[in-house]
Amino acid sequence: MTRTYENAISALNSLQTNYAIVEELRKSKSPADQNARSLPETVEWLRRIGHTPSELDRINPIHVAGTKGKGSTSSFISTILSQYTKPQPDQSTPRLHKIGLFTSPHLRFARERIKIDNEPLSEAQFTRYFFEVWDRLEESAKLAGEDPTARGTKPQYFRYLTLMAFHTYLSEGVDAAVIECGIGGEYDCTNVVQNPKTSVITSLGIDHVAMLGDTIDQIAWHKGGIIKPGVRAFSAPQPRTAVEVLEKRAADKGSQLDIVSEHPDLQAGNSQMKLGLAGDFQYTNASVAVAAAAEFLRKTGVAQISVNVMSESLPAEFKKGLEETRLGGRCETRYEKNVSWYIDGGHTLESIRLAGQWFAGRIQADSSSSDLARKKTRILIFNQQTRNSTALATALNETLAAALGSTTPFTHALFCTNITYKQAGYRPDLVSMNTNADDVELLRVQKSLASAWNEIDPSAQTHVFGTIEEAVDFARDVAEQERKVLQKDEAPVMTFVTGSLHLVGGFLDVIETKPYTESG
Ligand SMILES: Nc1ncnc2c1ncn2[C@@H]1O[C@H](COP(=O)(O)OP(=O)(O)OP(=O)(O)O)[C@@H](O)[C@H]1O
Repeated sequence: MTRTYENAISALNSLQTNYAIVEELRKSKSPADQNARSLPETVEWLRRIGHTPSELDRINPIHVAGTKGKGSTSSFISTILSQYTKPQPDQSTPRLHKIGLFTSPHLRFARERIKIDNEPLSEAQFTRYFFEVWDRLEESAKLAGEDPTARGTKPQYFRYLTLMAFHTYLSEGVDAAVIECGIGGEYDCTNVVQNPKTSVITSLGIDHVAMLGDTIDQIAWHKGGIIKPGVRAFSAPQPRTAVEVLEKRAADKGSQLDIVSEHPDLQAGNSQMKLGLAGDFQYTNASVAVAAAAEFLRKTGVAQISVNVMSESLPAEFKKGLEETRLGGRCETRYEKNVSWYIDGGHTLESIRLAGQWFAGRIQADSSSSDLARKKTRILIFNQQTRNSTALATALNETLAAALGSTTPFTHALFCTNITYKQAGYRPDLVSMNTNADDVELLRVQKSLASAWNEIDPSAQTHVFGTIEEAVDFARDVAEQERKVLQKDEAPVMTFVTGSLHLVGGFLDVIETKPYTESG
């Protein structure tokens, strides 16, 4: 196989578990069996690529679990820490060298998952480390007398990327690595990390119930599994039962757990600071990030951060880091001639409500009271392929109705699959094999969403599309027509894109690859 980025992505995609296998596993094996095998298997994969769990101490991990806010909190921590990689006048202070940030899922490119100093690996770096891991696995299979190309001689997709991130960070001399869990914590393959500098639990909610259970205390138990003996842990505020479980998990390991309330400089709605990530909930994530980054810097001796950092004015580096943090697809706004796009990948009940509140706030901020009263053209682009999509769409409408006093916030509700393009299909980095192909082909989810939306808001026009590109084209056409009949200074048509990070990733790819051009 030629060593190109394209070939790395296609080899990586071959490690996705396809939908039929996922379904079979769900029926035949209990999650308990899979859970018990997860960490010993990961340690074995690590050995096969030439590393050991204790070697991971070198990258000084900060381990992050949670249901919501992992990616944002991790990005805040990483950007705060990167302030300490820059040369300082006082050379006596030890500085950090390189900051790793491992997150999932990606939006447009798989290489976004493995960042160094907040930049995705370049295609060349990704290709190099991808094939180094690949070759080591094949060598080791040969040594074990196995067929190196057989299925089972490579780990599945997420575990492969986790191993690759560890290998990359060790090879690159990363000395602070923020590692986000995939699912859960206790049995997540990232939990081969033995001695993190700190463990972080972001906001908990109900998600991944097949693996983690369907109550908040079961979920808290899994996430609390990243707390390590004697290592101080920080958690966002949680429901009482979840706090009890987390406190017990910490006590069992002899570790201190701090529940972090909002820092005085970071009070939602009342803060002088504009965070790099929009949405009131980001103040919660930012406060947890401050506590964790401070612990890391104290523990590694990189900087003398006050033990009272959570009640004192924030250090300048922290402020700068919080302001400079960037992460696409989370309450993000993009503008083009006729449309302003409001983009959020929320896909649980809690996060779709928060995303709805954010969008309602944007409507209120960007509209006059007469705009609010009359029915302005506003468009929703929505999909959620695997979870309870109707419940999410309903929660979104309820949230907007409560915030705006109108149950008809959109004139058009567009439901599309996560397939990127009409002709080219998925962008290769966005191929998904673990969705039901029949559902996608027959647009089952989208049709059912459209009929649910017809009940929720009979005044909206609903439309179903096979691809994201078609939904974007339609929204642009509606907006262009709208602008032709309105005065020039009329605000662009507000379009809200939400329900799934996969949808949002594909959407960003479409608007970047096919920027708006005025028709005829
Ligand atoms: N503290 C929070 N509370 C509730 N929802 C949040 C919070 N932080 C982020 N979200 C929502 O979750 C979405 C994903 O954010 P983020 O990537 O930070 O979380 P995550 O835990 O990494 O999510 P996932 O595992 O689903 O990728 C955001 O777009 C937002 O809608």
